[in-house]
Amino acid sequence: MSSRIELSGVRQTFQVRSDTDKQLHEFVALDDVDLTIAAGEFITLVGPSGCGKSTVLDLVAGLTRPTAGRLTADGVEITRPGLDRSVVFQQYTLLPWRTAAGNVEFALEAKGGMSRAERRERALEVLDLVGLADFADRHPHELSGGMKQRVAIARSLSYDPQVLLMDEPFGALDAQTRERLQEELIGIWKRLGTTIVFITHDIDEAVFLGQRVAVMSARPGRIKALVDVDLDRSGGADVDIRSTPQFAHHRHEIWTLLRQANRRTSTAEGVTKVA
Ligand SMILES: Nc1ncnc2c1ncn2[C@@H]1O[C@H](COP(=O)(O)OP(=O)(O)OP(=O)(O)O)[C@@H](O)[C@H]1O
Repeated sequence: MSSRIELSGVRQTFQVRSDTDKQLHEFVALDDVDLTIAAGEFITLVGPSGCGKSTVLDLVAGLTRPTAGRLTADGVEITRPGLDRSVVFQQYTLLPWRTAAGNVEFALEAKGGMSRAERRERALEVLDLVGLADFADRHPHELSGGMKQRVAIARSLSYDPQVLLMDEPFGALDAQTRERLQEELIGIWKRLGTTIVFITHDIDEAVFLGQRVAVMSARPGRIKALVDVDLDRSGGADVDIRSTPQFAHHRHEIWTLLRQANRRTSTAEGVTKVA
């Protein structure tokens, strides 16, 4: 299942107290953000630290409301979190006293409408999808970081969200585990067709995963460029896509855009005094 997401004229401001004059100032985190994400698309979001990537994700998740502008999922205004949109954070936030399957079942309990046996069956199904079929009865402390993140992804997928929102989900993992999970996530996306919005600091990760990469500029955060990524994945698991000329081309393209975005960053920009 998948869903189309639209942001139009989105602005997000925060009230912050200045260290110097102790007055409240309006901090413009996002300004005039327009973005249309097609149903079933895998889009990655990169930008300088503090440019508003997580703010965009929070808004799409419905965890916060914009100061101005409009966000919709399949044409319906996003006003609150919903089971159609699921978030995976960098920290796995698993319940330590529950097994891997128990953690997934917990999400299904919150959703309601399923018997205990149905929840167990669904939990085993999604754990299998993320390669953890043999670890269903392990507790989080018995799992590696990569496995814990797989459980978190399984938990998010368990209730069939149309949109998966991922905020640097692999940021805390070692390079090898990260690459493996990136490949697995592509496999899951191809199988399920879920719309995926994925935030990362890592240019390689953005290029490897995204059909499109949205590059943000800082202060206030805006979409600076949208880059279509064209990688030949037909060679299967034995082809090292990251070493192909197309990959290097896209990597350099995004590196250049980010370089420009970083140059424009200044601490004074984006802050205006309130009353
Ligand atoms: N609740 C808040 N109150 C005040 N300022 C905030 C709040 N939330 C975010 N900000 C500010 O808005 C800006 C954007 O924050 P956000 O976390 O979205 O950036 P980011 O691009 O995800 O950063 P990073 O890449 O470092 O994780 C930052 O300057 C941050 O300090």
